[in-house]
Amino acid sequence: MDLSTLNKEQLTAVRHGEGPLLLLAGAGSGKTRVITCRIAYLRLQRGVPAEQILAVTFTNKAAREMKERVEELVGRKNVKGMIISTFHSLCVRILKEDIERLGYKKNFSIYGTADQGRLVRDLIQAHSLDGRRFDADRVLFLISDAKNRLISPEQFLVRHHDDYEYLAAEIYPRYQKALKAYNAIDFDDIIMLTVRLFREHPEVLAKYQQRYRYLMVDEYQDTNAAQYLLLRSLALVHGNLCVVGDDDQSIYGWRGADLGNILGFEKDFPGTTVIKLEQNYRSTGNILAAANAVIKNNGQRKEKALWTSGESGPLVDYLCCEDAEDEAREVVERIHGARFRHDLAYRDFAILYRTNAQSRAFEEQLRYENIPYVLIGGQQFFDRKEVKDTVAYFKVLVNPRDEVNLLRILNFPKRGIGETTADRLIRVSTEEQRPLWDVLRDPPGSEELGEKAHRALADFVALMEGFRARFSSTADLAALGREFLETLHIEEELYRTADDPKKARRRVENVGEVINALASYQERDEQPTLAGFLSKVSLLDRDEPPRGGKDAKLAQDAVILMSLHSSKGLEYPYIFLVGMEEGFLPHQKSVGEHVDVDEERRLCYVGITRARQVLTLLGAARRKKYGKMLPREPSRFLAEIPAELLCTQQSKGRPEASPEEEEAMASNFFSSMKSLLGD
Ligand SMILES: Nc1ncnc2c1ncn2[C@@H]1O[C@H](COP(=O)(O)OP(=O)(O)OP(=O)(O)O)[C@@H](O)[C@H]1O
Ligand SMILES: [Mg+2]
Repeated sequence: MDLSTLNKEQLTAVRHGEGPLLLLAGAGSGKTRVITCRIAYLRLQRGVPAEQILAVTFTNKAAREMKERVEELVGRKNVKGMIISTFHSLCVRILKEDIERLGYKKNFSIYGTADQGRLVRDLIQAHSLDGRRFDADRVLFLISDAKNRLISPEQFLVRHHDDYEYLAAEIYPRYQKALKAYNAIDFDDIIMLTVRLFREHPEVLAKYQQRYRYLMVDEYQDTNAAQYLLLRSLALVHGNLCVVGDDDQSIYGWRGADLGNILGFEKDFPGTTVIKLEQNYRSTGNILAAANAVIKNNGQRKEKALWTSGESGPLVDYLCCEDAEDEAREVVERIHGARFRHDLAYRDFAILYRTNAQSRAFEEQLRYENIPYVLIGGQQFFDRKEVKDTVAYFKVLVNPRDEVNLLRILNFPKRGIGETTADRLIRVSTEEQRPLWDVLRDPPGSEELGEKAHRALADFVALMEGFRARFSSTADLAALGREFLETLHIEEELYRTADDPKKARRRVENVGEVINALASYQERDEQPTLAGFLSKVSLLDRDEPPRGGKDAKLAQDAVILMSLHSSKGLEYPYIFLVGMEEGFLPHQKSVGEHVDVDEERRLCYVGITRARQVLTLLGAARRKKYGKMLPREPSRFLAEIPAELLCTQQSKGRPEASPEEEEAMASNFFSSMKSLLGD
């Protein structure tokens, strides 16, 4: 194994044998690279069996990249059995093996935001008799926050005495009870239940402590209390825990991440070896200097001196644009220019923004210029209604107790089980304390439900049970999935209910993509099952496009659009950091609260340090908000970059009419022509 490309400190970390190891180092200093090399070193030089190696990180993308790199280093057969995954997939794996001890069944469903929202809304409605309207998301946020801090429904305390806290205190126990009745767990449960499993069943914990002997964690600065406990319990017996991170890149405070985990690591794990890396291998000197200048304004941080031996490169460009469209036009023009001048690929460019809503103008402009792009985040594929409906069918096949999804499909496509019937069935289920699915199988008689509904129910149950049996024995999930959807007549329903055929076609295509995703899952997985597919889907990063189908091909060479949060750990030759304005960065909601401005500054630092060669910052002088043009101020972080590093320019400004306006004018023109001609 060739370790000659590593520097001295990296080498020490890679060769570190047993015991806790902390690598606290700045962006681009090779932390992730140390992890991959260390895995390879343990495997090849020390002969550690693959099954004993466990590496965790935060996003699927990062986990996939890590796995690929390790594979390059040690060869495919040496990776087999190694766990390189996200926290969530690791825990789902553990729960699939042992969740029965907590009273759930192994075919549990995983509820994402949409399912959670539906459940909480129902519970709130059932609870608030006075008819007051509450925002379900706020209640969910409080529940989620409690779970991340490992606070159970019984321990939940009202601390600030606001209405939402009182409501959450009421809803949280019911929510948790309903989930259990539906044999479902939500995203936060994935970690919380695993920690509980370990705490309440020491023999289970012992099994995993025995299994995973070498633990490695990337982006450790973003772990929350639950994740910390999980790692701690696993590492307790052997102490072979190697964590790497950068306190300056902690950007998930709002989701419960606790910087104390990384800053207190040495105290928590006595005998920790601490290694610092200070050489940056990613960015040019000017980019690095700009990043350092910004981050040094944060109060509480461990001082770091990042340096590079590389060239200083061009200055950082700051481009003041007129408005959002102007900003988008400038970015796209620069991509065009640089691509031709330097013979670059589209995938060498990434556009980073603070909020997903900012992507719209860029998407329009890229589409207009026929430039392929991949949008990470925003309206997620699996959040679209038709996709959720389709997936709901599969979820109910796997877990008939999943009531949220059962209700979603009960009368979609319309089959004559209307709301009155559904309400009656739910009532029976509540009164007799039987799962809804059991009530469907053995419903009240036709004299009570009506002949038509009664028959529809029987057909529905027969259809589902028939396919459930077939799915458990088929060798070709995708083919059976296709047949299933055809039998359900989902396509026809989509065409029937859409107000315009173009929309219907897009929805039908999306449903088709679900089958494509199933097909590519089936190709990749060693033992594909429908349940396995559903876990994969539930565990997709909240910001990830589906794999397989046309998106995957497109992704091979496309400009990347994503939020600053999703960009963590990644690098691109050209970065456009857009919307450098007060209100975006720092974000509106954090202005005024000192702590949060620090987190915004770290976010800015993350953005700057993604760039390898060229960094362009952009901001607009005006933006539309609710249809009104409002003036904008440049971000305070711009002023923190020394003037000699910045090349400030004014955009070329608005041409006569923007392409969108031209298009709008043209289509106006055509519609008036048409009406003139009486079409
Ligand atoms: N010793 C080295 N020699 C040459 N290149 C290196 C060396 N170490 C790391 N690199 C390269 O530097 C870049 C940054 O490395 P890496 O992504 O591991 O940094 P990181 O510390 O994990 O960054 P981040 O904090 O952004 O996650 C990568 O392209 C990597 O291949
Ligand atoms: Mg990294």
